[in-house]
Amino acid sequence: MNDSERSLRIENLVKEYVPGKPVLKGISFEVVGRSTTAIIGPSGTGKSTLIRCINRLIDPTSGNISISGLDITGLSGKDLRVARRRIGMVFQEFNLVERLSVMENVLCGRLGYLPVWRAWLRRFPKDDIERAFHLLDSVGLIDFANARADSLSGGQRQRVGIARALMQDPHILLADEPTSSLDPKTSVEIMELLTKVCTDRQIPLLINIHDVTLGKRFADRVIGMSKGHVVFDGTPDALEPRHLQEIYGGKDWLQ
Ligand SMILES: Nc1ncnc2c1ncn2[C@@H]1O[C@H](COP(=O)(O)OP(=O)(O)OP(=O)(O)O)[C@@H](O)[C@H]1O
Repeated sequence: MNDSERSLRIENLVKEYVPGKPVLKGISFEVVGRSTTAIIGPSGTGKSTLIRCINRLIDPTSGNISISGLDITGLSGKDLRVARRRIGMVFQEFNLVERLSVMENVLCGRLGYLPVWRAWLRRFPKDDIERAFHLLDSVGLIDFANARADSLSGGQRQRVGIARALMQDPHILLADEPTSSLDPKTSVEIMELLTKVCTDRQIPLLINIHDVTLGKRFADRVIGMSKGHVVFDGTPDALEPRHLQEIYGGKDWLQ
């Protein structure tokens, strides 16, 4: 691996919410540079738990997570706050501040870089404001900079969510079901945008997705999880019905 490349490395990750009952049972994989990885698997198999361990919303029970060579597993306090800048996050329900403008929501992506008093007053440096305008342009929302977030459609909200994540200048982008709240056409547009912005910036993109067809269309790698294990890891073309049967169980639904 090239040292300057942006990457995520997960080694033997285990998460137990209840002691002795692991939800993640030793997950290992690495994503590097310009790549889009779709994570698929049935409900309850631990996909969101995996994403939440990576961005350290929850603490892993054991194993290691490194972002561009920095092991973030044991970090806390200021070190964790700084490390979190490396991890961009896009949510199913967008997680915007509804009463704030589009511009203010995008600038929120920069909060992790500001001293506490500036963050509290939301006093952003000029460079950040220029950068936010640039990002709004690149996600097609420049004309909506002053609109309130709650006046936007779902697709537009997700574009704001993507711009906000990019404001962090992340080393990786995580997306947890980013299209589940969107219609099929908007879902495709959002997947196109996500893959484009990450490819342009050479950021690995990791997407939890229930829509296997959509995942296969945009990802260059698919990781299939079942019962807390990785049971498939390969290209979309290599994902055959027998793999889907192993991941999701049963077979009648495949007809
Ligand atoms: N905070 C929690 N405390 C206890 N158990 C939890 C917690 N969060 C999730 N779980 C359990 O962990 C397992 C995996 O949940 P998770 O949400 O990671 O699955 P998922 O694959 O993302 O599902 P979905 O596709 O439906 O979002 C489930 O059995 C769930 O009930």
